[in-house]
Amino acid sequence: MTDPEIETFPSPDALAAAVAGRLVVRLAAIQAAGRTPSIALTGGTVAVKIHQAVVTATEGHEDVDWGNVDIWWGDERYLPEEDPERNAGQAWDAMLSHLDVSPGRVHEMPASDGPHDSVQEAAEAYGETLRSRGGEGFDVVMLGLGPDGHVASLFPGSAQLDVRDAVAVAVTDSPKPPPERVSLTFGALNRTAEVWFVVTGTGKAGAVAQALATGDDAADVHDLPAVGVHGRDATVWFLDEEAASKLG
Ligand SMILES: O=C(O)[C@H](O)[C@@H](O)[C@H](O)[C@H](O)COP(=O)(O)O
Repeated sequence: MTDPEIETFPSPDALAAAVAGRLVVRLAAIQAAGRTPSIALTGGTVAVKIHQAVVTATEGHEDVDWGNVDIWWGDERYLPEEDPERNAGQAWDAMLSHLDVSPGRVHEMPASDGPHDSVQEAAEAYGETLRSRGGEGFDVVMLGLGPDGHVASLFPGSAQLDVRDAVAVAVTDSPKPPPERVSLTFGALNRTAEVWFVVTGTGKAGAVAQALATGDDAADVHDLPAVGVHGRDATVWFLDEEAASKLG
């Protein structure tokens, strides 16, 4: 497991621009090597800033063919398709609708008014799609961080943290509204070359410090799910100064 890389920025906007710039460079390099990149987006307010910055970064980087990128999500709120709280809708509004993506390569998690009768069925269906279309895993998984250390919709003390035999799981009691969600499991999130945590604000500083603590101070994954996710080649923490404020 590689040591975490910590990148600190003066503001959320600076963080978003840096993440967006690194993403387009990474995608272009993978495509130049003849592969179709595969990324997993996150939900949350930092993600929206990043999505907006990706549009700007793409304008300055002609080499990215967004039609040849597989786009997945790490989690989704199990709401009707048009609900403004859905991570996919927010990504389409801020980024995807401004890029030449291939709809067949944008893999949204199912909505509650979709073809499935329950969030459990929706999770199983998404897991099957990822198993069949997800190839060798992701090149980049982006993750926001909750003040409680949750990532995707994997929350402290939840049973989903110990699920090993599924790619995606249903959550019905999320402490962060809405209660019903679909989330990738640790097994799926960790099938990635790089994990990028994107975190801003003093409210997350404690969780960041706990997640990066080592030795006897290292957090248990059941208390702080973020420690359960690592990239094969890199685990990068993109932090603004507030989120980094409790690091030694
Ligand atoms: O669907 C979600 O809510 C997320 O995927 C969740 O894991 C989010 O990324 C964190 O809670 C951070 O959210 P903020 O960036 O808004 O604090």
